[in-house]
Amino acid sequence: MSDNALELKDVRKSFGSSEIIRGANLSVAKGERCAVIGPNGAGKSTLFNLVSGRFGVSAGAIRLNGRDITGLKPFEINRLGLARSFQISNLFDKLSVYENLRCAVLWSLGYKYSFWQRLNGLRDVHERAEMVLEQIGLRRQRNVPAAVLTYAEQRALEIGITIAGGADVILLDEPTAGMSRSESDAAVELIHKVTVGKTLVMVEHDMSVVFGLADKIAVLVYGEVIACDTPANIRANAEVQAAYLGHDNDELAA
Ligand SMILES: Nc1ncnc2c1ncn2[C@@H]1O[C@H](COP(=O)(O)OP(=O)(O)OP(=O)(O)O)[C@@H](O)[C@H]1O
Repeated sequence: MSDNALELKDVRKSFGSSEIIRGANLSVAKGERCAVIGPNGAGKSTLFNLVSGRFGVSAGAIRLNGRDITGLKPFEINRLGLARSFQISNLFDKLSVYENLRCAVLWSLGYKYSFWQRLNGLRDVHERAEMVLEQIGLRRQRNVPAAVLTYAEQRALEIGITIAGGADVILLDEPTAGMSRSESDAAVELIHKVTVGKTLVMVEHDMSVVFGLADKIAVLVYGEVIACDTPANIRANAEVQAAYLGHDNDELAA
């Protein structure tokens, strides 16, 4: 059995004649928190779309917990234990916080539920939704429609929806985008808490979030992972510094 939760082997993705992911290799160990950083347009979101099955790879292989998931559909990958959040809100605005979580739990269980299991199953779904509600600190807003939450609360709910199905590999796409410093500090604390014992892979531009959360940082430049190392080694890496010149280098050097 592999000790890696996620492995990308020479993954490639072209859109028409443009090759966007150009032989990306990445290994994320079970229980590790890995941040994927890189200049705008480097292919970070595309990489997430490949891992979650939204896009098919043009070449290469992706393994989840040692199992080849290349070519599987998003819901099949989800049911093998990988859940992802999106940059764009995934909430049902008119449903309450609790109902959003309950839907996420139900969806993740999918076809596993037969008619005969249904009664017991619904109790499990309720308990799981309540547990996530507690974890994300929105118990007080339980019955409030998602649309009425503050922006930071909505992002917390999105994280709750992502973890609701109990996946052990979590992909978060820019979880603190658009937040104030204090909101993103709270989000870092929340993400840290809800990913204990899980594997986290996140795309993030805010370097204080990256350095506050990641055990390991992968640097994606023009569709290739040019470095993957501890935060301290990444900060000191001359190739990474050069790749960031003209981009976010001030933050990286901070
Ligand atoms: N479905 C698609 N069809 C064609 N080109 C695409 C598609 N998706 C992404 N691209 C192109 O792939 C390149 C990488 O985009 P991607 O969104 O993955 O980069 P990114 O590193 O996430 O950027 P950012 O940091 O700005 O979010 C861009 O040039 C984009 O236009």
